[in-house]
Amino acid sequence: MADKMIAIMKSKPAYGAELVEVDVPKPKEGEVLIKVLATSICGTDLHIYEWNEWAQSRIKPPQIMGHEVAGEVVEVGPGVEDIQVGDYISAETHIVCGKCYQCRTGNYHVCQNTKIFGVDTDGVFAEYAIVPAQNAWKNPKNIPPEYATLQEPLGNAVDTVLAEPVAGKTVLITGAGPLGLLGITVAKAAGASLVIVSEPSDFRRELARKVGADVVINPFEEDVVKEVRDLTDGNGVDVFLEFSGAPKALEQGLQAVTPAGRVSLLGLFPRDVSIDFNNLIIFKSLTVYGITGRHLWQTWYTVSRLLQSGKLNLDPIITHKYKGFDKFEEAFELMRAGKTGKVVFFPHRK
Ligand SMILES: NC(=O)c1ccc[n+]([C@@H]2O[C@H](COP(=O)([O-])OP(=O)(O)OC[C@H]3O[C@@H](n4cnc5c(N)ncnc54)[C@H](O)[C@@H]3O)[C@@H](O)[C@H]2O)c1
Ligand SMILES: C[C@@H](O)[C@H](N)C(=O)O
Ligand SMILES: [Zn+2]
Ligand SMILES: [Zn+2]
Repeated sequence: MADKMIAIMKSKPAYGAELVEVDVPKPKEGEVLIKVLATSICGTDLHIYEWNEWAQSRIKPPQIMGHEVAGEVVEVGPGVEDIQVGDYISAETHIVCGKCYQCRTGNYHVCQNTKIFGVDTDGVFAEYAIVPAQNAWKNPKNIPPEYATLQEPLGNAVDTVLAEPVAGKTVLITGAGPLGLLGITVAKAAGASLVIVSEPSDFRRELARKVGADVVINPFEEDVVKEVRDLTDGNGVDVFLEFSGAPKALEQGLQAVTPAGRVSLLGLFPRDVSIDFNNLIIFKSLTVYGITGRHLWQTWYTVSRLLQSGKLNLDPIITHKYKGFDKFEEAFELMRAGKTGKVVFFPHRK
């Protein structure tokens, strides 16, 4: 095995990142070293690349970026018992303490001491990467790396869509970025009867259609609430799934969901939002879920089984594939411009 590797490094506290050659790391106690077979860009990586306010407050350069991954274990550190060389793994990104009130009551996804892999630690935009063994998820060998790397964001989408069953239900999804697109395919695979998607970008509305949305709406040109009511006999949708982080989309969705309906909120709003709680939530008797991360490990089982079922339509969502990291700047700029679905890198050229 090589002793040097190429990695995308957030090397300075400024816009951008650098391609560097560094030593292949050695796994320490409780860690494994993987050969990265595929890795994908998350919106969080983009924020780190852009060096926005959140990134400035959290990231400590120099640090290898990236957290969505599929890889083969090539070395295990001391004390690792359940993972062997040759295992094919992905990684949960929330490194939890196992000791706090939430962990001890099974709510690991809201651990009070969560550290985020690839945000608070070196990540996976590299030819090789260290993964904490407690965060490794073993993949069946028949799932291709370009799908296996999507399991972490698919977990966000699964928890959003399947907070309650959607079979036979009418669904509104606001926002068809990478997460919303994954939400569409999960909702269709889980038997939603009608999936309506509101998304202002022409490119992403087209992707939404290819992924399986039944109806797409441009919220900047059409009346979302009226369109939804027209499509649902005037009742509104059973389920509203917010994937955009746009305050206007939140308001439209709450108006468009039927009384006693269900709402899941994944999108993160850029500022405090003002909502008519009385009329849009309380008098409508809505059930509202805040969604964060993934339930450990229930969500990973669901995601893995959905992948194995072949029912997810991921190919139209993976709009860009790169062999090696040479064109990483192009990839980040395309993503910034909203001209991508998921972007996947294959760090090793063969
Ligand atoms: N809660 C969590 O654990 C978690 C995890 C991952 C991502 N997120 C959040 O989920 C959201 C989606 O992630 P993403 O990577 O797909 O982001 P993204 O920014 O790529 O996608 C958001 C989409 O919403 C669209 N949009 C903007 N205004 C809209 C409006 N008024 N109505 C409908 N759509 C509108 C945009 O055109 C864009 O395509 C983000 O806010 C992200 O921060 C949350
Ligand atoms: C870290 C963040 O980007 C990740 N997608 C999460 O679910 O928490
Ligand atoms: Zn992420
Ligand atoms: Zn904890």
